[in-house]
Amino acid sequence: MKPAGRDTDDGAGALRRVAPPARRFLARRTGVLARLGLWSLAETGQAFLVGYGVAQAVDRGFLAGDTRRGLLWLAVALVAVLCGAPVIRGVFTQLAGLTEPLRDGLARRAVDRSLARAAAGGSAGADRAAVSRLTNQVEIARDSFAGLVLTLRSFVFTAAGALLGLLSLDPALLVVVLPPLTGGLALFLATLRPMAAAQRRALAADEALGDHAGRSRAALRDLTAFGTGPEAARRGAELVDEAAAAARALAGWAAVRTAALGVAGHLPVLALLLAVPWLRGRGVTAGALLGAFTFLVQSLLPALHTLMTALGAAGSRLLVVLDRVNGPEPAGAPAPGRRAGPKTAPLPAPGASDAGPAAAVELRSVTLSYGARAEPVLDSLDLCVAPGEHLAVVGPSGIGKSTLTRLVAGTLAPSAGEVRVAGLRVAGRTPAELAALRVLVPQEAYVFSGSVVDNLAYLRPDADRADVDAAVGALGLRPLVERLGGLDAPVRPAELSPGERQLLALARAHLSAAPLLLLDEATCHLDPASEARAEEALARRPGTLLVVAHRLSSAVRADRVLVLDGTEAVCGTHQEVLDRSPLYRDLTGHWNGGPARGT
Ligand SMILES: Nc1ncnc2c1ncn2[C@@H]1O[C@H](COP(=O)(O)OP(=O)(O)OP(=O)(O)O)[C@@H](O)[C@H]1O
Repeated sequence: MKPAGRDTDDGAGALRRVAPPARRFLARRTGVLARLGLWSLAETGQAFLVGYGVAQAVDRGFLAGDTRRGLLWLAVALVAVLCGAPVIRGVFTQLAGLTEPLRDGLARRAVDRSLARAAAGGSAGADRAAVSRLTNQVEIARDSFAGLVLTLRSFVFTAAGALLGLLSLDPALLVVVLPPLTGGLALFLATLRPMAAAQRRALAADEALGDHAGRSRAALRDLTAFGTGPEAARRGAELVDEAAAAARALAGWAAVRTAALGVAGHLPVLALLLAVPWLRGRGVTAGALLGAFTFLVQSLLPALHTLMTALGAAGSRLLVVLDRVNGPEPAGAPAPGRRAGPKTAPLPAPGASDAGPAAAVELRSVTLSYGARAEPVLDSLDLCVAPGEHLAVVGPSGIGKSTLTRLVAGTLAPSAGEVRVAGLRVAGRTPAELAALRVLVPQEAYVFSGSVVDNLAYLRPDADRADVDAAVGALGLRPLVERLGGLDAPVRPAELSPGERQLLALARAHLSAAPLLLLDEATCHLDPASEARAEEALARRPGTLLVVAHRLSSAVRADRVLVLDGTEAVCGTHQEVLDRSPLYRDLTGHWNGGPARGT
């Protein structure tokens, strides 16, 4: 899977986007922040007293032979530790004043966006899944934010107390402790950006996989009708691979971050141990050394460890989720207020990077085998269909006619060669992009429970009544629509004949805005007169028509005929292929129920 551009940028881009709303959010809550700061100040005092109390207990008490004073200082340190519980309680009370408004705001925005998408024409099922994913991500954002505020604040105030304590004991202690501490921290900070990018990629891969599974479930009937189940499975497997690769990349950065954590968390203690002789030489007392170790082991390093863990995991997660929930609509999403069809996307502009010659359909040396060792169904096939042309594809059963339509429709990828529609490569296009390029009508027409107009306007939801009415008239559908009770009457697919279902599907294709129609024996249940009327109406429609023909009349009506004959193919007007293709002569003879003849 190729993630969208927005999903591939690094954490700096997300940080830039998230920073302004974050600043506004915090600026509106200065009161809560001030109260949180006051409670946190108590942590500074607590951190200071724990190490300082131990140092004084040793130097002024036990080593000076004054056990009572030593115990008194130890009691001071103990009280400082015990004070931690009410302090944390006060901090949590204030924390709710930050996290709950954040959760409410994000949830509101997530639901607004999903509603806007639904109003813009997305399918209800997909939107329910999107709301569920987004609200789940909002909960992640709230928990991550709470953890981050808690640990960031704790680190800043505890570190201030511990560093103040080290300074008060002896400034030389800072000289030993600060370099490994800041070095480890810097190393850790350097991993944050790639970590955020990996997190973003993992989330995008997860969503793409979820979307694909949801879409495939919804389109199960189409997949079965077109035989594109294996294609969908292959795409699913690609997405699973991408999700696995993204998770591996994320795990790789988590390992680097853990290594940085080890350096920052353990090197200061080691440096202090190694520097003991130098410090003793400078007159640092045993009590000061013990106090320094207490500051490191009891306060500074646990706070640093928690901060790094929280920043590394919750921080990058928060950044990514905030950016996704809060940022603009991802590329490709319908703009609010614009009604988009269920599977359509804007046609890429001609002249885009992969635009080629403007043939309606172009096959360049296309080969298709259904298996690695299978004989190719199509072998190095070249074909060029001009815009507005009407092409009939004929050939014996099992020769590859449906395969050809699926290749052109982009639901099947060629083993070799290239397929272009309207000058654009079809390979790698999303279903929405393909839907904007072509409509494929299979033999088994897809009609769903809904109103007649829902069925007809399915591929062009913005069609007005006049458009729908024109399609109904062109396809000779009026008697059927009247029998059903009008355009707003409900359709019960099981109560329609196969021919009636085909007429509805053909009228739907007529109404669509796609420039190419592919009919794969889509008129096989119609009588010859209805078939002629339908094909002529579809040929008159602006755009190109490619029909897999099953009657001679259908081939004769076309501008050109493509005869598939094993790995051979002959293309020309009806008369030309009659002259050049023995197979076509046989087929027309068979269709006519007698010897072949020209028209
Ligand atoms: N998904 C698939 N996996 C393996 N083989 C397939 C698959 N789909 C089609 N084939 C084989 O490819 C060949 C061409 O099939 P295709 O359906 O394209 O022929 P066709 O000309 O449309 O036939 P018909 O006129 O009977 O519909 C056939 O031998 C068919 O069995």
